[in-house]
Amino acid sequence: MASTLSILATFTIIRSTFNDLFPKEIRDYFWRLFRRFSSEFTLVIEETHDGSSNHIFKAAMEYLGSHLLSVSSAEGSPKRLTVGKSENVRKFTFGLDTHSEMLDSFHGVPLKWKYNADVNTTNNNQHTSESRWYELSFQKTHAEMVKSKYIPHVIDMAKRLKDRNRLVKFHTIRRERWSSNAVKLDHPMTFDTLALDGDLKNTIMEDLDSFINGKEYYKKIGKVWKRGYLLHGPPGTGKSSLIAAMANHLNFDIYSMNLSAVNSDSALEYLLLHVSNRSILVIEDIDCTIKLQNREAGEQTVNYPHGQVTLSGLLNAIDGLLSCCGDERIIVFTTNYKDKIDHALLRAGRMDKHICLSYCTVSTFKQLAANYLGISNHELFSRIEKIVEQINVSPADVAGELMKSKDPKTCLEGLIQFLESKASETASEPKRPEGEGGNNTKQEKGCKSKGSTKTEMTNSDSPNHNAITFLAVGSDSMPVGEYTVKAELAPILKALLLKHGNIVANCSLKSLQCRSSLLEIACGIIQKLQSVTLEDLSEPELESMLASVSDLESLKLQVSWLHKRLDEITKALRLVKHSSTLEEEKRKNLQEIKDMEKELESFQMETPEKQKKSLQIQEMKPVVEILSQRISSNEANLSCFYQRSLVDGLL
Ligand SMILES: Nc1ncnc2c1ncn2[C@@H]1O[C@H](COP(=O)(O)OP(=O)(O)OP(=O)(O)O)[C@@H](O)[C@H]1O
Repeated sequence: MASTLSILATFTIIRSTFNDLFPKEIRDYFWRLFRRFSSEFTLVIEETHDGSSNHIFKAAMEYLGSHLLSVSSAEGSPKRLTVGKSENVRKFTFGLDTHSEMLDSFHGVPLKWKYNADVNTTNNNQHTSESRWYELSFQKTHAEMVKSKYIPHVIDMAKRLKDRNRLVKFHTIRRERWSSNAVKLDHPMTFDTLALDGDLKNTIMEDLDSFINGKEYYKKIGKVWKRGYLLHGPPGTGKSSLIAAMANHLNFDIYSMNLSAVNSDSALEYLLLHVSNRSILVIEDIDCTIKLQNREAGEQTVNYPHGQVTLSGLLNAIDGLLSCCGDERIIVFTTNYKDKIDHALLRAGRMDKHICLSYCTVSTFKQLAANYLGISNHELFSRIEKIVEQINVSPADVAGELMKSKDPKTCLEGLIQFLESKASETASEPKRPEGEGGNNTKQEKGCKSKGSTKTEMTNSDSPNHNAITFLAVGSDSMPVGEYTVKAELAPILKALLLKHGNIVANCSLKSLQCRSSLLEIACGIIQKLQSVTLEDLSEPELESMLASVSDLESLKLQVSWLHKRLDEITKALRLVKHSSTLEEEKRKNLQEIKDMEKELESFQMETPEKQKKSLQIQEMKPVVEILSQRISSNEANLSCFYQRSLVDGLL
């Protein structure tokens, strides 16, 4: 191949010397003569064809312009290039200067391009127009290959290069129409800067790439060339950032739609018909607009005052006839509350992938630290990682802390402070009733399901999908680290793990499900203790708690601290019981003293009986005194249980 190129290069040099020596008419004559006897074949690709612009000429211009840069240092590269940049492209575009040539190679076949331009003049020498054309020369024997493979390759590459170079635009709705002033999407988020757990980033990129390269596949299986993604997760976990990264990766425009800005199905239809190909249509906060509960009842309207977009209108837009009017479209739904979305919308084929973006994990924290602070390790990392594993904190919150200073240590210390205060807030947060924004109820819980993997992607048609979803975001269960417990117990478990570490680490039961159940028992006891005072507890109740804790200990759960507290509470309860006995005794004694004192008053004169009663009273008074002292001492011992909660200091 190198030798062929060098022959062609030598040939090029001879040719340019020849050009310098002879006028154009003589040169043309010689070339015609030469070509008759040579095995070279030349295709002339003119700018216009049949009176309209020539698609192959444009493709050649795009292909050579982008290709030239990559071969400019190679042998056979042109000596003169044109360079330019228009407003709506990202990079400079290069071109061959007039009469310049360059060599290309395709499947080992050398090909030579030449660019020509001529000014056509009228008889009176007035400039009228310019004609431009490319000459593509190759060995005659390769003519079929050039026609059937190389030219289509040039056209295809040109399309890709053009798409890659165009600026991404962001379209919004104005008065139920796409605004004519789409803005340049200058979002810096890319898959390099997006922090996602584990392999999720690669999985998403591979999925996008296989979709983009899947035109033939979609045609073969008779499926519309579109892909639907549902991005769900709590606020600040990167849903918008992921969309920006997708748009930048594919160079697709974004069409952002909030259904509350669309008042009818026909307006929705119009908008969808005017979304261009190679674009991402984003329907934000889908849970806020379509009322899933009403579907079965036949009420399919949006829940804002004047809205009339129906669920069936939306479904039709996604996978009905409307969706066939475009190609290479991606539809993204976002929601903070996946549980609230109608199953019809989640069905396979409508939303091909469900991507759960969730709270920060150790892995996402490290990626954010690398992005924001440029560090991959620090002595403070282990402290941060420990807390991040136990609490729910969004990447946005972590990113916010990491932006506060350029000094890594200052940032990390600030982050620790922030995380610790969040952890104690979570631990002390009272359980709020559903609908009041309680930590456990209103907001989607995220997708922490296995180890540190809080973020995941599921195929909506995957057979395991329901199981994963149930584990991750079951209606009344909630993941905490790698365990899943009743949502109401999750804040307790988070605080517990933070304070006492992984108390099931040495447990003789190995499955996460069993360990989660054991943790639920421990958390249930703490929850009970949180909700009662000492007097509310009965001894049998305490005994049953102690029995459970002993069982947990026999399974090697590290709950000695809980056992100790239950022992203390048991002792305290005995003191309470003892005190009430003492009180009763004291009351009786005092009553007796009172009765005897009354009797004494009835004696008119000193009698032996009166003296005996007086003596009895004198003897009883110190007893009452002793009883009072014992009661006070008991009360002093119990005061810590009265003044603070039974679980004080435990979490
Ligand atoms: N996974 C992430 N990787 C990198 N940065 C992130 C990530 N998640 C959030 N951020 C940072 O937090 C900011 C807010 O995140 P983003 O708007 O993407 O979250 P969201 O999930 O779309 O939130 P909402 O549900 O409130 O719209 C981003 O601009 C980015 O700086």
